[in-house]
Amino acid sequence: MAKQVLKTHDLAFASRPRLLASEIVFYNCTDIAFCPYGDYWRQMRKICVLKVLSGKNVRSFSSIRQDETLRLVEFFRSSYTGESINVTKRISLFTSFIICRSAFGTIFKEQDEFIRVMKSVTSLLEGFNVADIFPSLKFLHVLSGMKGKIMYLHHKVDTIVENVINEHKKNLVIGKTNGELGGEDLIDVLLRLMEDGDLQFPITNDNIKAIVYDMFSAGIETTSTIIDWAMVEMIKNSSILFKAQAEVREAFRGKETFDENNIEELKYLKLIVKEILRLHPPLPLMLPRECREVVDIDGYTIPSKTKLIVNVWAIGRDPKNWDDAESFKSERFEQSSVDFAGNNFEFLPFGSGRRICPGISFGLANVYLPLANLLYHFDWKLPPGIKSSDLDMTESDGASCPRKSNLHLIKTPYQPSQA
Ligand code: HEM
Repeated sequence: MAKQVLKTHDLAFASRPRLLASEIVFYNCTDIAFCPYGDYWRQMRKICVLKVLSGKNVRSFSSIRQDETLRLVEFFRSSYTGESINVTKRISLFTSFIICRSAFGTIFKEQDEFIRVMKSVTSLLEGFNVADIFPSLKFLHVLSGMKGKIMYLHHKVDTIVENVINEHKKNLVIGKTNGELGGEDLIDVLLRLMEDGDLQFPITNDNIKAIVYDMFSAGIETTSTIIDWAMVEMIKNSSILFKAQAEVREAFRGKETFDENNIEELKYLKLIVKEILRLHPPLPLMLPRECREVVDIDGYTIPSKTKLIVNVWAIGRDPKNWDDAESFKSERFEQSSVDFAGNNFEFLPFGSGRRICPGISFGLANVYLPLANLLYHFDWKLPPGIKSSDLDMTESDGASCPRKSNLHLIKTPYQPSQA
């Protein structure tokens, strides 16, 4: 079914439903993720793929990634050995800082407030609001207070980002780029395109804000959820933790810093991340799609405008597709060509087809580097009295299905010279 929707009838299902939250927050859906299919979406998606999240940009953000990873390691190193540390919380900060610095060039003073509000906004974008599902009940948006709540949140983030954009514009007038490491940040890139003026749909401040919100809502929690689940699954399965650690420590033996090119060598770590994406896909229901025309699927007539949700989580745990489907077995991918590029319909953590996630490389780069560092620099164990079998694996509700409980661990710094 997923294959029919996302491949055979990709074009017919290439739109997104208009949700109240996406209309308000994304300036009438002028972002990429919630924009209905059409020429405007094509233009903005192309900009996103070629100019914003291109391989070149992902590489140019490498120094931000390295710097934030260093701060992450320093944080754990400076905490008292023997103390139980909230790993989940620090990982969440890590991904927020990366996205903030890549988008805005710096960590700005309202950042915490901005991220907090963006998290509330993200939770409203799942498409399960009753009034979004049954358009004839739209009045419920007002009665339930939902509309007022979204407008309030939107106003907050709008003011913050409008100021950031205006600041960037001022700097560009005096010839200063805003990327803290001398290069452009994402807002600089979009402002440059705005100035170029040869686009079919000229870019406005609101369009830039909509795209920036996409990066935040799509890029922060998804990434931190993967890192967090990976740490949890490794702590639960110590043989996997030790094997991953041995691989990283061998690959980086005697090296001062972790060059991102060396991350490519970490085959086992990549298998672990794949298995996390199968068991804990950060967008378990992808993003909702909307059908643009009448389509027949498996003998059912799907009317135009039908909203469609692909349950990636269930597909990834279906025993018809996977041997011992509920168990964490990273080796299952070792001899397998199944990948997450959207061509294997039993494994769709990034979606598929025209609307497939454009942030795969950026997202995964932000996963591999911190994980490799955490594995290299520390040995990890659960606080006294807690067994790995005690770990609660319940997922919380919410768009990215993070684990309900935070992960608390005790670290011991690794001393390579003693190895
Ligand atoms: C690393 C974890 C990530 C996962 C698991 C993930 C997953 C997804 C999924 C499932 C979709 C929907 C695809 C579809 O409908 O077929 C999506 C769309 C999208 N993602 Fe990601 N994503 C991740 C990271 C990122 C990052 C880091 C960014 C950018 C900073 C990003 C930007 C987007 C955008 C803009 C869309 C909308 C694409 C469109 O509608 O054309 N994602 N993502």
